[in-house]
Amino acid sequence: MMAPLTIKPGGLTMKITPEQLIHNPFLNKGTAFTKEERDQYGLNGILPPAIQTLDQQVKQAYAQYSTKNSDLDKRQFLMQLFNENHVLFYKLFSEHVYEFMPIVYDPTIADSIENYSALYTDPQNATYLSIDDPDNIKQALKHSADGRDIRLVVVTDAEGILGIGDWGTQGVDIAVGKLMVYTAAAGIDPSQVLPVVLDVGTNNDKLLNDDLYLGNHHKRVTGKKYHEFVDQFVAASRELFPELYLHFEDFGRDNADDILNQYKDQITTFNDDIQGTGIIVLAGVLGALNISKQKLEDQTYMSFGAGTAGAGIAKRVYDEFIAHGMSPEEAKKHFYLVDKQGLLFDDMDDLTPQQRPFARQRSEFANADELTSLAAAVKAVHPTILVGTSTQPDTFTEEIVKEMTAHTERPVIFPLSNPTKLAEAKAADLIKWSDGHALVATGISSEPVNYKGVDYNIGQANNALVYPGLGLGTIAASAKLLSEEMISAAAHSLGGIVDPDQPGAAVLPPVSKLNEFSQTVAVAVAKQAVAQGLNQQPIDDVKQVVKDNTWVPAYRDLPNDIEIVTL
Ligand SMILES: NC(=O)c1ccc[n+]([C@@H]2O[C@H](COP(=O)([O-])OP(=O)(O)OC[C@H]3O[C@@H](n4cnc5c(N)ncnc54)[C@H](O)[C@@H]3O)[C@@H](O)[C@H]2O)c1
Ligand SMILES: O=C(O)C[C@H](O)C(=O)O
Ligand SMILES: [Mn+2]
Repeated sequence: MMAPLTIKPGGLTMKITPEQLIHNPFLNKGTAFTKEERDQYGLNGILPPAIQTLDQQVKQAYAQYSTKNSDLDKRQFLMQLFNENHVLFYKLFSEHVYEFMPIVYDPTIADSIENYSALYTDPQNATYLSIDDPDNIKQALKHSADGRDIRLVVVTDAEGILGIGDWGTQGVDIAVGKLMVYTAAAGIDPSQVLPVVLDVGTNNDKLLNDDLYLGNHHKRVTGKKYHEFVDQFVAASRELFPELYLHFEDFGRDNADDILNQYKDQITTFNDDIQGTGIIVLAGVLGALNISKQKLEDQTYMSFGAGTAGAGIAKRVYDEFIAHGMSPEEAKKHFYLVDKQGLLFDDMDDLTPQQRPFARQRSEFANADELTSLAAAVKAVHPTILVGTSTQPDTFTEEIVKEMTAHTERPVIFPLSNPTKLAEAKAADLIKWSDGHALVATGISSEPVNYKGVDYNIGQANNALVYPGLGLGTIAASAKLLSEEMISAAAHSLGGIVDPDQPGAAVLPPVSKLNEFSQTVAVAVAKQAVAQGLNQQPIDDVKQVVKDNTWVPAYRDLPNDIEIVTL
């Protein structure tokens, strides 16, 4: 039997055996361990004799990947590679960002979440915290961190995974996947991250009735006990990881905003669905106006689906109107929210606190009581911008698009519900129905649409295009809080990358350049943090500090605090 890992008292020096070395994904180099390393660490004979370069390993892994037929099989293969060797996984990912994003991340991640228990092989360094065992929170975090210097946690309670709903413990994969994108896109050091799921139960009967479901088999716990549990998790994380950037993902509509408001003035806290989505959609709107040469002040904004994301985006775009010097009263007149009830009016008693500020008065419309569908609302309001975060597929119909196009020259139409099967429309239809006039971005990447001889490039308005850079900039700046101004700087930093005068130009920069513009976002965010004095360490050169914090996938010497014991 292998000797157990031992941590020297008083220090972090780890003693590990050669076998443990090749099974530690943070340290493993597989066939790329050099002759000298093999001699020094006792690896001769426990690896095949040939010594490979990282590039050869990447080539071989990509060839294996290419033999997989389904996207889920491809994802499974990549996850296995991740479990074995982080450097190799990230080197491969970085060389195929555009191709791998939909596999590692959305939409294939939705399939992997729905099948998580059935496919389970490895916890992938995640922490599974159970509401039935709150006394174990600290120890569980400590054990999964395993002595690593954690700077970034992505946590989910999985109540609102993408648009597919409540997936209990299985939602841990969204935390795992979001973190993979942080590293692939912005070079966040993978040894400094921790995915966490808060298992507070699930209301998904399919899971509750499944013997093989790996989470707690009871309904979601809500109210005081739920909030105490979240609070205990945040307190333990702060204590263990004092330099933490805490990213909340896919919490339910009733909790997401409350949790953000509770912590955002205390610690570096980020809600991706509210803030990340707000940033990318504002960037997309600014990109669209750059193409159409129109002014923000002249736009009429309509949100279809005003939940966590929909209300978060509306607030971000509204704040931009204010930043342009418009009064709150005037700015609010430009916003219309449509949810299940239809157009939202201020006399409705089921509005969320986030919807209420944007609710309209019935007296504004002669036919207010008839505005219970998106089509009717579009007809009555004539929005110039329509953003979908409703989880309702195919709801941006030809009729609606034609109606918008009849009243505005370049309608901005963003169907953003994920995964692909839930999108409000397909890019190709929007281009066709608007006769090439619509400025389109989708939640999942779309191929360019050829229409009447023009290639229309479709932007991907997914928070994954900004949250990695935002996180890198905030962490590099050692910012004690994530301020509204840093968020705004992130949204503005994506301008100027696409040439708006090219026919068919996209409203956002292409995913193929994700690594490059994540650095741009990070520098803008870090600069803003320093300008506001939020940095906890002195910083002379923002660009340099961002670069210094950017991890690149390359093999390194083993850290000095690791000691290999040969038997
Ligand atoms: N592209 C991105 O970056 C991005 C980011 C966040 C969320 N999203 C997507 O947006 C969608 C919503 O996510 P969320 O976190 O806001 O969820 P949510 O549950 O908080 O909000 C969904 C909203 O849609 C409303 N809705 C449901 N049925 C409706 C109908 N028939 N007509 C009108 N409204 C209806 C709900 O009442 C709710 O207010 C998801 O599909 C998610 O994947 C995309
Ligand atoms: O995960 C994504 O693809 C984006 C977003 O956070 C979502 O919830 O849909
Ligand atoms: Mn999300």
